[in-house]
Amino acid sequence: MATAPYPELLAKRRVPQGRGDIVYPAYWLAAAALGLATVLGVRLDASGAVTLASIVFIGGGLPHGAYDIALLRRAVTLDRATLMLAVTGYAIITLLMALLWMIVPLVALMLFLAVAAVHFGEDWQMLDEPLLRCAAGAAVIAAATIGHPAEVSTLFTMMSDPRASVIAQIITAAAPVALLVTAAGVLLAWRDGSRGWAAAMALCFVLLIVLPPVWGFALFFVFLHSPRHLAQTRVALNDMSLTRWLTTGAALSLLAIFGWLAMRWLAPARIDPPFVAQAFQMLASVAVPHLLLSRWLQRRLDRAIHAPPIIFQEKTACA
Ligand SMILES: CC1=C(/C=C/C(C)=C/C=C/C(C)=C/C=O)C(C)(C)CCC1
Ligand SMILES: [Fe+2]
Repeated sequence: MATAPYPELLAKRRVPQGRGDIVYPAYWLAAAALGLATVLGVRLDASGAVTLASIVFIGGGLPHGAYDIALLRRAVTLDRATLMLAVTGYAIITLLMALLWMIVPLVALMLFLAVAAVHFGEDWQMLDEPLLRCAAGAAVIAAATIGHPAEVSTLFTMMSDPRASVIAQIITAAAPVALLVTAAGVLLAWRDGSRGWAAAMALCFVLLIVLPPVWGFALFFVFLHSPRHLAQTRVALNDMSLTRWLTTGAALSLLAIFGWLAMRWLAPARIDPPFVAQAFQMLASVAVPHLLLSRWLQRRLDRAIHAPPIIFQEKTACA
């Protein structure tokens, strides 16, 4: 019988069973509903349906970033001045990203896509290999793009300028590799016990290819990415009352929306992209500080939990 050469080494490399395996029944219901709608020939790509999908991803996904500052306060003891500094820094990064959309939208789009690949890769905490996590994060964008290259190209162009269609072409060309590597990630996640997440993401990639891109994204963002993040946040902020939890989520999401509208209103050149394009631009503006903070917090958390044994050392999404 063949035995592993260094069993103790292999045992050390295995991640804890089921790490990051958070999927709620609502996801399966939403996936089934969207699948059924497609089979029944419902026009999910009609302009009203795309606007609805944008409202769904903003309403259902935006609040998961609302607890970033509360999490920061929980992770480190901050005096009033340092807290103000952190809040100001968060606001300035958001503002800079919003300005980038108005001044150099092509750069903003590239930054947004790169940030998203890293950030969505953080959902794959069950994978030890940073490149695998990054590929899995990028595969969300790749799947939507390879499934609907023309629609994604149009969306990117609406968000930035006609040159953005080249970005869509590059993503389409790289998509098979990203998806193939991610298939290996799904299998590893399954093998290591995160079966709910592996199965849910496998189906989500198929739906990202099949569904109109904004619906595919809304499904992933609202029913997988955001609930996973919220569940972990709720544990960290377990002493926050439900009322405070809900008002924080609603108030900061509304602040982001009204902040965006105010920026657009104040902007000297008033070229207003369609609703769906602005919804993505606004999301991108808050996503950058959200990524920076969540990575920093995740590193601290990993360090605290996994410090002594080498096996669970510091984990980053793509670095
Ligand atoms: C614009 C656009 C896409 C990309 C969306 C991205 C990249 C979203 C990132 C959101 C983040 C980072 C949220 C943080 O919590 C898709 C899916 C290809 C579909 C076509 C239009
Ligand atoms: Fe997020």
